[in-house]
Amino acid sequence: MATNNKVLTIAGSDSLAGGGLQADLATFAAAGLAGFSAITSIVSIQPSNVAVFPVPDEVFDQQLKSLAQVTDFAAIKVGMLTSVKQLDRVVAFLQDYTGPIVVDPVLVLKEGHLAENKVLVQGYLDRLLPLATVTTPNLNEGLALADQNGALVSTSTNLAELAKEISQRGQTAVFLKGGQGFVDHQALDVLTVGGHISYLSQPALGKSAFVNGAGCTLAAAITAKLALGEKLPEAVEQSQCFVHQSIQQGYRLNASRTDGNVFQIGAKWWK
Ligand SMILES: Nc1ncnc2c1ncn2[C@@H]1O[C@H](COP(=O)(O)OP(=O)(O)O)[C@@H](O)[C@H]1O
Ligand SMILES: Cc1ncc(COP(=O)(O)O)c(C=O)c1O
Repeated sequence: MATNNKVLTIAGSDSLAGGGLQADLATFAAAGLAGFSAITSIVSIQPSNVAVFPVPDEVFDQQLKSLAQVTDFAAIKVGMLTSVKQLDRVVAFLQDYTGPIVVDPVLVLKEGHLAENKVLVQGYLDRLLPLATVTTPNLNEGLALADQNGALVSTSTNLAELAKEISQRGQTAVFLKGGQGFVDHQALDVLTVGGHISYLSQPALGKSAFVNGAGCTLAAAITAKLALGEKLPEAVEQSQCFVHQSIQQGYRLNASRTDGNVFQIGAKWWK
């Protein structure tokens, strides 16, 4: 293969395979790219509990050291980070990297809240987001990054204002997912780059759509598109279409439950 096909995700493992590095690697494969990974944590999700087990610092370091042998990743995605220590190791790892970086600030899962960590949020804003090409918070993560926890975001104007605020605080482009928050009307997301706003929407697929992994898949698809040379506005637009199809192709976790995972391999890769 002549072109560079190597992409990296730094992420947690989701044993239920909805999100995390399982979603990232499936998306990279759907895009025809070679996915590499560093695992930050192992996550187990049960109806009453989301448990996050960070990998030991030394294990995380050793993975980054081995990945440093690959000097030409075409793009890098950062997903779940569990501590300021991990965040600073990632910042050091990315310091000399000049390719596209997508940061998905995994702070609030749809399956349940993670422990609130204001120091980690500040680390994202001060040190990691300024390195990113784009960051992709969901609505609750966006509120945490803007220090507006609990605020009501119910209109497209509110959504755009929030995206601008995060963009200023983190000094980066922001793709803010209205997602399920707007589900009765439409699935509405917004991109802000340098103060310019564009809205992107898809028909809402309803509250019982199979959306586990939708956010990770979206960020991984943007990473893949940027790796393939697409510009950011086109990358996010095509990735939103890809996620929409992945939700449509999703599957139930078991017959007695209504929720389920997105399925990337069933979706058409948007060229
Ligand atoms: N019910 C839905 N119908 C259609 N699109 C959705 C639905 N829920 C989420 N999406 C889309 O999936 C992507 C991921 O959004 P979201 O689920 O909010 O992120 P996260 O997984 O990070 O919480 C966004 O593009 C969002 O608009
Ligand atoms: C390790 C990990 N990262 C990220 C996510 C976020 O997944 P989603 O794409 O549904 O927001 C999850 C959800 O379970 C997870 O376990």
